[in-house]
Amino acid sequence: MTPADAPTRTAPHTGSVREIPNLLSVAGTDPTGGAGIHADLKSFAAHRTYGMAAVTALVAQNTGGVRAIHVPEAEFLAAQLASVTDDVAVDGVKIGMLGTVEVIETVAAWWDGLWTGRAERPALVLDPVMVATSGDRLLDAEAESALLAFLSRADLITPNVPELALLAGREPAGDAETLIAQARVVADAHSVLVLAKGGHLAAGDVVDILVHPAVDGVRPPEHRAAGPRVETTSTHGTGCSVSAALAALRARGLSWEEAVDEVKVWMTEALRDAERLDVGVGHGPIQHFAQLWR
Ligand SMILES: Nc1ncnc2c1ncn2[C@@H]1O[C@H](COP(=O)(O)OP(=O)(O)O)[C@@H](O)[C@H]1O
Ligand SMILES: Cc1ncc(COP(=O)(O)OP(=O)(O)O)c(N)n1
Repeated sequence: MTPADAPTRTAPHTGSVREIPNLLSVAGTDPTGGAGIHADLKSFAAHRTYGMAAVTALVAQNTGGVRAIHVPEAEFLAAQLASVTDDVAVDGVKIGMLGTVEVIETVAAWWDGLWTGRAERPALVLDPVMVATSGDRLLDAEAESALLAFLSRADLITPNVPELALLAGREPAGDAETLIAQARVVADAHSVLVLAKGGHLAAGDVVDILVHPAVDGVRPPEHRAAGPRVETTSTHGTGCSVSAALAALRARGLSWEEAVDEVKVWMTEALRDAERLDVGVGHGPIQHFAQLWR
């Protein structure tokens, strides 16, 4: 590792680090426990933080796919969000499935009312959930531009290959260099850090790449976290779990680079250990507690 790549430990946005940080997931549900808020809560716990969740959408899904989606009224989502932040000091936020324009506007109004423009605010990690592993849509087509307009609120976004292509307005990348080029376009357009996840690239090691936006024409070097490809069909909820883990580690005081490295190692173990679970007949969940339950 060169000095420029060396991770630095920096303070989170909230100033001091709480002994056990409070993490909030704003996302949809998965009654089989593999994705959405269920994955996020396990991921928060696996990374030694206290997990909370506000539900954007109730999703009837399992390891085989999505059967139905029910989006509660916007006022009810707003009430959930206010219930948390009226009472609890939040140290980190992960946003996942937003689903509709109305949900995006509700979450934006909550976030802007509390934190936009304030120096001391929790770090926000946004997983731009659009399509499930099963191929089912989780974001209305007409909500794509609203999602783009939301991105600049986040500190870090975590698109996979097809999501990044959509955000960049390009064809899906086939190699790491194209992935980086697209991540730069999105990072600059929305002034946001981009973790471009490489799970959908061709066989070989899997690399996730952290790309910074350029400031005054200067861009810090990208940071790569590579790991072996695990041969498994148990990949349901990997993206949800990664974004939640990054929010948790950031709230614990790690730099983004440190967090990305730690999450990569953790995810590889969670995918390897998934074979010990016996959940469903489709794309099964990962084993969030692989390192804890040896
Ligand atoms: N087969 C695999 N082996 C090892 N790591 C993987 C594998 N598939 C995905 N990952 C990791 O899981 C995370 C999610 O990656 P990806 O599949 O690209 O996104 P998504 O789950 O959102 O589709 C990333 O950290 C990626 O490196
Ligand atoms: C409620 C909910 N949120 C997100 C997803 C996406 O999960 P999945 O399809 O497994 O994709 P990744 O998490 O791996 O990106 C979902 N299915 N449900």
